[in-house]
Amino acid sequence: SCTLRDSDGIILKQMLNHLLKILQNKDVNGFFAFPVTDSIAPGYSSIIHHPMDFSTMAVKIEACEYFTVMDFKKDFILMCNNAMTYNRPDTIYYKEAKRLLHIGIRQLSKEKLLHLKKTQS
Ligand SMILES: COc1ccc(OC)c(-c2cc(C(C)=O)n3cccnc23)c1
Repeated sequence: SCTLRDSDGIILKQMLNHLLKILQNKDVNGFFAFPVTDSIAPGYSSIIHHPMDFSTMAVKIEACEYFTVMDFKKDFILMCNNAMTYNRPDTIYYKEAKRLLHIGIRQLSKEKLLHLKKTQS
């Protein structure tokens, strides 16, 4: 469990796991479920220097590496931007990343998070 034993640490963990599940459910093809390898995407590791994917985010939640929802949101945006950097706009990966990004920005908006905080507390 978290190094932060206070109740906030647990509540944040519950909230981030809830948000991860909502966002990951939108990735119907699983393109963002695991790290992109150079074998499926030639030259990926020399183009993308800060890779990110949902499985890595799940590990970071468990290891208490996110202190705020904004830290979590930054990794989500990084993941989508990586896909929109490496892939051309006419590819399914670029299009899926753009769609996921818009859904995520809405789900992680201040209003939504305030509502979630109210329902969680
Ligand atoms: C076609 O099946 C899969 C399965 C898993 C993938 O990433 C985990 C991907 C994949 C995911 C990506 C991304 C996210 O850029 N990608 C880019 C080029 C070629 N493949 C991918 C594709």
